[in-house]
Amino acid sequence: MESLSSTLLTRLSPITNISYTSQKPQVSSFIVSCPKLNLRKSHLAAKLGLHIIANDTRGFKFRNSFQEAESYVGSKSAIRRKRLAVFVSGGGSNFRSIHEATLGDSVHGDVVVLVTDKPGCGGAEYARNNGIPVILFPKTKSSPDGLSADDLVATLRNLNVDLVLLAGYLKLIPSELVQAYPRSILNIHPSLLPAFGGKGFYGLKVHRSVIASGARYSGPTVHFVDEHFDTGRILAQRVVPVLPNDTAEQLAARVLHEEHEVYVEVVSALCEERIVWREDGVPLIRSRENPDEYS
Ligand SMILES: Nc1nc2c(c(=O)[nH]1)N[C@@H](CN(C=O)c1ccc(C(=O)N[C@@H](CCC(=O)O)C(=O)O)cc1)CN2
Ligand SMILES: NCC(=O)N[C@@H]1O[C@H](COP(=O)([O-])[O-])[C@@H](O)[C@H]1O
Repeated sequence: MESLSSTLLTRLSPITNISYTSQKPQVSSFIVSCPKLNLRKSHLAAKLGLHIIANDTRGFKFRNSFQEAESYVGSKSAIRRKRLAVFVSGGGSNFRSIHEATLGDSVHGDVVVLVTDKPGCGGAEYARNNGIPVILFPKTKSSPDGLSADDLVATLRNLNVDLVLLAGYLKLIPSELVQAYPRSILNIHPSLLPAFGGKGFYGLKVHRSVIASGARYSGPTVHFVDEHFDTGRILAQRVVPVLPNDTAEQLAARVLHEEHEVYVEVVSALCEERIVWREDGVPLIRSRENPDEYS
């Protein structure tokens, strides 16, 4: 505890002074500078047993366990690896790039299950070839072996899934799942939301609409998932040009290249618990290299 607090004080001084109001070796918290954010300092400080002596205008971030706090200031090794469920309906190139990142060092998590509505799709085949269990969802007349929403939630819980990643999954995620995994389900969409999103906007249909609109820029959006198609909070975007003679396939390939990079970056941040929720509900990503920077 002592080494942690001295590390933190060294890091923070002279921005903010903190002191512990009681000796609680199992609970620790700390303050970091957080430019332009307006988080509820007093509420969180009280909850965590922290007393803020001198308030800084720049806000703060906290962790609610000693282990997590240590990992924040030091290495990510103290953060538990996250257990990921990936949902796909198609070729699964985003799934593949995320899976490969988990096998390397760039994502602090493991894909423990693949969920699909199309058991013959490329993503499901890749999962089977890599020893990842495949679950069919939803249950329909044509897929009677599929799980119901309640059974899906129970199965993901039994597998201790922490995070759900939609990667080209084309069915609506039911409210049972959205509510069971608050702030823990991500989707990647191939346009700059809120433009060209919603029901009917998927795959090449999105790119055709972008080209027909005359938009000069497009790019993928990673967003949290709520009960509706493509309306959840935006977490990250990348921009690519729409060229004068683009076909939908050419634009799709340019956007997909960015998807593979941005989705891995975002999943990496989520697994390392580097998402901060601004007071107005907008999620931000804290930079690993410079914890004072957010995007
Ligand atoms: N609750 C949510 N579920 C899903 C979301 C979401 O944001 N919230 N995102 C989608 C993915 N998506 C775009 O990102 C998307 C996928 C599919 C459709 C669509 O119109 N689908 C057709 C069926 C297509 C098919 O089965 O071949 C339809 O529902 O009629 C729109 C947006 C994943 N789920
Ligand atoms: N609205 C959802 C949607 O259109 N998703 C898109 O489907 C493709 C899946 O490719 P992948 O199977 O190769 O990852 C991706 O471009 C993804 O953004």
